[in-house]
Amino acid sequence: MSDSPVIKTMRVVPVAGYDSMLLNIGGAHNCYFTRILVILTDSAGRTGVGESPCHASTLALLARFRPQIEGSDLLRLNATVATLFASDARHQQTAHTDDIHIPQMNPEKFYNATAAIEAALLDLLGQHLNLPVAELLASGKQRDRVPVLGYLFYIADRNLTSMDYQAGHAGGDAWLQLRHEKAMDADSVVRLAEAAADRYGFRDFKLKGGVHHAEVEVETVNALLTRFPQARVTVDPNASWSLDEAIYYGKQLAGRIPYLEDPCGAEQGYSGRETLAEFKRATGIPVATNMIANDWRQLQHALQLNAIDIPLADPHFWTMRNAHTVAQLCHEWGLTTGCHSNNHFDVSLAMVAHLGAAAPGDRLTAFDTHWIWQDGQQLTQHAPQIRDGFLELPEGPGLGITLDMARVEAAHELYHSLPDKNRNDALGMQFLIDNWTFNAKRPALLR
Ligand SMILES: O=C([O-])C(=O)C[C@H](O)[C@@H](O)C(=O)[O-]
Ligand SMILES: [Mg+2]
Repeated sequence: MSDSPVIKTMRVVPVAGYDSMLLNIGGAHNCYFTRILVILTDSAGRTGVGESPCHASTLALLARFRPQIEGSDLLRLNATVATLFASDARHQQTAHTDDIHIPQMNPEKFYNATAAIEAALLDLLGQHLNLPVAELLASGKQRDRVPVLGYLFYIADRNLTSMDYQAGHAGGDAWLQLRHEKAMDADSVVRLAEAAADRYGFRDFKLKGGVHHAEVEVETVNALLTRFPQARVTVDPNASWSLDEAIYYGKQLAGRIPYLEDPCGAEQGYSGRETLAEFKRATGIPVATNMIANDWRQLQHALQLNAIDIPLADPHFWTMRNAHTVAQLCHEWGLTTGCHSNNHFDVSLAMVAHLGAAAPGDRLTAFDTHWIWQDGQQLTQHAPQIRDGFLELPEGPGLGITLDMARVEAAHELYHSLPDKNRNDALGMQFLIDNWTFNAKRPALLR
């Protein structure tokens, strides 16, 4: 294709940043989190970027995909991404052979790798066409800002560990201080919410549950609702509640929360999709999930069972274009569009902004973002902003961001200095509870 820019180089840069001691069913967030940047350059001299969660297997996959990307025509983006998917399908068929040269293809890591490449290609294509990425997704740009929620966590006392958790800066913005301090009960989570609302204008909050007994987490939701009577507040226990518990506590919250996220999961021979369907029938509470509808086949089963209302299609799990297709299905089929998040840098924030900006219809629940915990650690020259409870679409073509290479190289150095590069929330947790290990059916503190 003679008039298409050609992808010249693909650089894969693992990066690290700092995090607070945030609790979830998996344990405590490490003092560091890691991500991957995929940085593409093209023959027109432009740079495109995408971000994904970091894992050694994802890095291995990206190294394997590099020859398929370098030398490809930018305008053949569809074919290039389809080739990556085809390599996945081929592997599925040959996985049973003894061909030890094909590394095991983990579907989640495959999507993470493909998502980062696709985002970087879209960034380049948008720059080439002088259009924002939101205009390249099938519905085109629908809005300039996307509602986002204040993602609240219980925070453990970092002083109980010998890990490198950062301290906040006293005397400045309350959020930048409190996000590093212990917050283990309803009152302190309400204070966190107040500080987040002051800084970002949130009207929606989600409490990360799966930490205390369900009763304590419901108490925290109630405290948030009392303090913010106009706000939409929910809790995500990551399926740690039994179906009976979910129904019991769900009935206490019914009518006051917009939805519950993964209140229960697989148990006693029933799948998570089945227990969520029963939960919905028993309580009438809409269900959001990022646990049981993360690919087309899972989504199909979840919808056939009428188990969910809000598939939280994370562009890092689906790719941006597939997540947008999920948003289209939500629009056409009477579901609600939402988006899951993990810790991330501001490249991911821009990806989420463009996805939300292109989601059709007005049944959109406030998108998740962990960015408020990372705010101040941007890798771009101007990070997208959250104001008045909305994530603003960055201006300019492509993703509308420009990497700050000095910051990227520093984050890359930090990554290389880390002893543990893959996510492992058990490490911090073992400072709180000796020999703590993960149990998918028990909140983290109940051992
Ligand atoms: O909505 C969710 O389930 C998440 O955000 C999963 C994450 O792993 C969350 O639990 C976290 O980052 O601690
Ligand atoms: Mg969740």
